[in-house]
Amino acid sequence: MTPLRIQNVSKTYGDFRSVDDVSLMVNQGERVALLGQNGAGKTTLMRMILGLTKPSGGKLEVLGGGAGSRAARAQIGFLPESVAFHGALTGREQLRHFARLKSVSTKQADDLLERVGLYEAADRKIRTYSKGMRQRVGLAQALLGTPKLALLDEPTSGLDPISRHEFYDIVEELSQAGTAILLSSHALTELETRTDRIAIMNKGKLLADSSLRDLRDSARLPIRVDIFTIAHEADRVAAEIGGERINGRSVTLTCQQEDKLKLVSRISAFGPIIEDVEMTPASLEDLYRHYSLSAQEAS
Ligand SMILES: Nc1ncnc2c1ncn2[C@@H]1O[C@H](COP(=O)(O)OP(=O)(O)OP(=O)(O)O)[C@@H](O)[C@H]1O
Repeated sequence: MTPLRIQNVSKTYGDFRSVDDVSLMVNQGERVALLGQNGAGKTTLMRMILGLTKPSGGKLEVLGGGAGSRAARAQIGFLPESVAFHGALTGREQLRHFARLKSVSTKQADDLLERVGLYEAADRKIRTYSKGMRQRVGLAQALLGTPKLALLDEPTSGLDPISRHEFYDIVEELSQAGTAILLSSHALTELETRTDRIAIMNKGKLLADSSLRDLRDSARLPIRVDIFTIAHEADRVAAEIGGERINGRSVTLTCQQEDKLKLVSRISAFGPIIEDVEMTPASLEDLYRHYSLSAQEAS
């Protein structure tokens, strides 16, 4: 069973298409990042998956049933963009309360608090928590009952770099346990190595849906190559290979993926005058800009 199958789903408000003919699947254990500018339709899509709002068209299959069905709700973990808790409760009380609602043991609630790094603060009132700590309670809440599908809307906003790293470790564990994960984020750099597939939305439409490698292949954005030479040799290298001499010791140029290996062997042929070579492929941020701008030009 595919945990999430979205087929030609649309959502309209009057004449406005918030989500426009989107098809997307998330398989068991897959981590899919959903990207898009403000207003692209990401939250609307998540709300439809949760059964909180009905699609105007298309078909949504969530954990083998309809969106919002009892079976689907019992097996979905959801972390909303902004998490609101009862400030007068402690982290432990709040999570145990959610656990009871989901018929999950209090032991799992306590274990999850520890897993998200709130062991020490568990018995303090949530109103004394920082934004990042609240976000961690939200994450723990989303993981109660070991969901088969996790929807995480901007899960790392408010988290510091170390906490973000820890967050993605948890996401990886979840996916290894078979949970399908759909997460939306504006923090592109952190997604590059931490997700299996990237889905890009723009003005309600899905512009791209593939691995970072495939996105790079089809965008054909150039690779940046920086060549570092011993003193006074950059001119000679630039004259033969091309590119721009940055100073006496370095040359910068770009190449396409298919020319990369040929270029490496031409650079190696210079022998010991080359000190180092750095190759930087298009970042997710470059790709995101490329796909969004292409869509704007086409419309
Ligand atoms: N109930 C509603 N009535 C009318 N328009 C709505 C409604 N809900 C969402 N929209 C519109 O649909 C579009 C998509 O909104 P949505 O919240 O899904 O975007 P998003 O991609 O999640 O944005 P962000 O990154 O800012 O959270 C926006 O233009 C929004 O104004």
